[in-house]
Amino acid sequence: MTTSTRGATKTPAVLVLEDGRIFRGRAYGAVGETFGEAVFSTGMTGYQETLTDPSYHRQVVVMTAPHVGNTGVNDEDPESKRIWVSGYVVRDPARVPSNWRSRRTLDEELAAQGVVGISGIDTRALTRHLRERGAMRVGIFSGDALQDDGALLARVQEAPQMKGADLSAEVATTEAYVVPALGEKKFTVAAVDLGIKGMTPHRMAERGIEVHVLPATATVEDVYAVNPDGVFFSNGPGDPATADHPVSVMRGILERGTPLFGICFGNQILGRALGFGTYKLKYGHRGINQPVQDRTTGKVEVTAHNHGFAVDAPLDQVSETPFGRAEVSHVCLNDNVVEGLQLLDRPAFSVQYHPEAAAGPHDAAYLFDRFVSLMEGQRA
Ligand SMILES: NC(=O)CC[C@H](N)C(=O)O
Repeated sequence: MTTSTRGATKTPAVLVLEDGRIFRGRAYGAVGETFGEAVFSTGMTGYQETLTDPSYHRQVVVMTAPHVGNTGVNDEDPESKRIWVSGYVVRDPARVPSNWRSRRTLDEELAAQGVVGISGIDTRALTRHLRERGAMRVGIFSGDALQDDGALLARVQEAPQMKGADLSAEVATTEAYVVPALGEKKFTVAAVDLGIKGMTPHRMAERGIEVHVLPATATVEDVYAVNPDGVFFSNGPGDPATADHPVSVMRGILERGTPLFGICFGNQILGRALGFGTYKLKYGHRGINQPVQDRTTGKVEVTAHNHGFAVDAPLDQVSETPFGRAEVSHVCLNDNVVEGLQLLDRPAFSVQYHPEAAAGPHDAAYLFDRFVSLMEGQRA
């Protein structure tokens, strides 16, 4: 028996970081072994959305909130068809989950989906370690996978790095599909799926947009085959420096001047399409309480983030790009990281964070309205 409806098992587990730091706890979810990049999320709620966000593919997520699983698992909140995190780290799993929508416990769900986790470790110490040393590779081992620490460390050090990882094709749809507009259809959008979250097409559908979700391999011709009023590039896992195909597709769209909106990976791709570089942040931004300023209005919004890379663009000047003038439209108030880009001569913009707000505060929902305005402007 590897799971328990009463929270953690008694099965010993160990978490091994690539720099040799080790935490001992108990198995949570599946028993076995897993590898990934250790990152921390500061979200106090929304663990189902976090677990099922395809952008977390190949990452082991450490929850800074000490109690996880309190509301169990429901069938409404997942952002995709499966859990994508490669491992899960919690301090104190709920012993008695309780919510009217709950169908299962979180440890049952993790075990059913084969996701190896660990509980009962000092997640505050682990988070501080990652904040000081930076995100790094990690392994979690339990059951038959337990060996001596040196052997486990060697295996962690052989695991693939996140820098240089090209992962969109591993998570994106292989077949195009349509999310119909809710109510009267006003616009058609081609959405390039690099790891899209379910709430994103939903937020567009709510605004009368019929969304044609296209595989990551879509070409400029595939995009225009749906006769779009606008084009969207989604969030997604991996290193944006590897995303050469979407960057070239986006350039084709910018050349035609079709309204364009990007979220997260989509923002990094717009950055690259304009000629800016991208770089890996020391430990990234993950959680639902990140302050961002919209420099076009001066307003500050509290926002949902999940990114480990960022765009390297000058904050206080307008840049000349192959597609006209561009500027940094949004900035993170914690660390001045670029959180949004906008073109001044073409109808295109993007943000590094998550206006679809799943989970998270809805402060940034206006960005979907901005996209609608661009499409209206193009028609006028
Ligand atoms: N949520 C995302 O789209 C993440 C983008 C990219 N993989 C990063 O880590 O920065």
